[in-house]
Amino acid sequence: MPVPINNDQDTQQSNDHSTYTEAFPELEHFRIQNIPPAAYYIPDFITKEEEEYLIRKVEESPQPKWRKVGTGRRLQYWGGTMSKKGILLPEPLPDFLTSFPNITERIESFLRVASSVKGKEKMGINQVLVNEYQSGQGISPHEDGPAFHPLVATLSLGSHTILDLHHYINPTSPSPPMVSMPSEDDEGEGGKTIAAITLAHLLLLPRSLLILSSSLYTSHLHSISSREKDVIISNPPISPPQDEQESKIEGVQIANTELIGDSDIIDKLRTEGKWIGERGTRISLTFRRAEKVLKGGALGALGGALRR
Ligand SMILES: O=C(O)CCC(=O)C(=O)O
Ligand SMILES: [Fe+2]
Repeated sequence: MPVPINNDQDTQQSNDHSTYTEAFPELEHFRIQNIPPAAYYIPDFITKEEEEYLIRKVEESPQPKWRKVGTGRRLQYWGGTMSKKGILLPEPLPDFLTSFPNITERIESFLRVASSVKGKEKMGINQVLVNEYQSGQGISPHEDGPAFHPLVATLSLGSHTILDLHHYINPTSPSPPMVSMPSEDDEGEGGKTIAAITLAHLLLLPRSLLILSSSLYTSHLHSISSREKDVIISNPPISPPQDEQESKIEGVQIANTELIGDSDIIDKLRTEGKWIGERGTRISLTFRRAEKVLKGGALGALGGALRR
């Protein structure tokens, strides 16, 4: 690819979702089936050159831009940080996200369709969260929370990973085993009791875009296990040769196999029944819109503080 951008059909759009998906069959094509609504996985959303450029820009960022969380993962916030009350203290997004390679606009085109935003209106991405994971690092189960519009897009760079989706315990069904996640960092993640049952695993390859929306955003959790390698098994599993029967294959089945678009992985799953991927350093960029933005930007906050 990269995936074509829709621009000339905007005027025809109504607020009816079916009209949108007809006008943009490519989006419906990328929807991950058999999980709650809605997740879209778009392979090769950017080119290798764009990926290398973005990795370089992120890695070149000045030291003060980085924050380290408890488990060693590093973060950057572009577009401003959130106040304790969930209000964005805005700053302009940097050129490498808006001008070249103009990733934000490309993502806006997709999100506009996914969210059924009317006409030429944009979702209005105003914050980009960067996560850098070394091999063996992950992120504990969490929600991204109500301060953001329930539609986020995550671009993966550098290495694959597996994102796990979880659901909360349904109070009307028998209680499954529970785990309590320790609080990990200042992102507000962790500290919640979740069902120990994972809903789905998604393989995220470098250069892919994952969109999470609706109930997957508002009432589910997501996490990445701290692992150095991932084992994926085919669905349905291929029975291992007789001499391997004893050693049970450990691994996960993924919900987005049909959309992976990587022939090596698909071949391995078909012929050997599993694919093993060593994780390298992965950078993810999560594009989102904080609903409440402080007027006048961060300088406004300073002015407010001075006036008090
Ligand atoms: O790295 C990812 O794909 C997910 C990051 C994430 O969930 C977060 O920072 O809230
Ligand atoms: Fe998250």
